[in-house]
Amino acid sequence: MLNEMVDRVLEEYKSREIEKVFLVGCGGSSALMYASKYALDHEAKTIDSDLYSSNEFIHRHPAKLSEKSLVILCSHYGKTPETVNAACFAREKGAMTVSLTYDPDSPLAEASEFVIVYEEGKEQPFLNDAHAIMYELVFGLLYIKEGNPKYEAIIHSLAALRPVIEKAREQALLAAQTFGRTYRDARIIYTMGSGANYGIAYWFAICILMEMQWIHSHAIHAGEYFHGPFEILDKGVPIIQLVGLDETRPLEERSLGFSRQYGDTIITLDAKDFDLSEVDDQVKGYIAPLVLHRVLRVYAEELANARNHPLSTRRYMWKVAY
Ligand SMILES: N[C@@H]1[C@@H](O)[C@H](O)[C@@H](COP(=O)(O)O)O[C@@H]1O
Repeated sequence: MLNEMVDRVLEEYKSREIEKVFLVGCGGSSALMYASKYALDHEAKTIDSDLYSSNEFIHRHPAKLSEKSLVILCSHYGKTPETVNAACFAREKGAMTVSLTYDPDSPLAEASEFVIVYEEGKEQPFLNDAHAIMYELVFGLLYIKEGNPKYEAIIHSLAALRPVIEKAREQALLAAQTFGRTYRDARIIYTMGSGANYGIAYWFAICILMEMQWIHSHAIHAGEYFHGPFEILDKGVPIIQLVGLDETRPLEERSLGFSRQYGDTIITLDAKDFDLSEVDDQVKGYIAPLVLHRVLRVYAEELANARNHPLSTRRYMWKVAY
């Protein structure tokens, strides 16, 4: 069963004219929206969409932002000022604002017309996970406005995902421990992906490696790899290559093939290696990044353990003015 706040938003869609969707957030909260942007690009026939870092959304001031816009925002703690301000800005323009947050009493919840409180933890239904709610909102919109046929398949697949993810995490544990031991002293680790996966590569690079582990990183787009970044490839340069199941898989296979030819520290996470038999074939490409995200979280935990550098360590974030 869908979260009752998601139901309320889907109901509201019916009476609103929506021409454009803006996906707005910062850092990890932005990264978790990339797969939804991919889905909108691939599926939407009439509805336009864009993804913005919160402050850029305000300063760039898109001319199309209007009462015919849907602005979906996300902030885990609901306190990131840029995202709270973006919600206020969108409301001033008459847009429908829907915010995802973990904290129902946060400033973001206060600033938004609709608030959806997500839940974390393996005892919670996966339908209430933030990544899942993003797909419920986006496919719900595509279903209501354009009769998109994949809505039911997405909901059923998300509802079945918790055990799929737990199994994938268990399956990945040994490889993640080896990763932690092998790369505990690495000064740089790149990530790479494309399509629906790119946001996960971006999240791991900026939130896990840079923010939480203080390891240099960059999320390389698998298509862009051959237009600059591949010149850094050498023996001993670690690259985490994500390989998904969406239409851009050939891009990821190409970068993986090249990296394996000239490099020797390529860590491959291929969604095909996990059991997704409970996921509807039509939406496997959209679901793969959600599984890879949770698997990568195990890699993050094992790296943090091996380095004795807890994922909660910060030197500037929430500590100094910025
Ligand atoms: N990894 C994220 C960061 O990227 C983000 O800046 C911060 C605040 O984000 P939020 O707005 O989601 O509360 O939280 C996490 O630490």
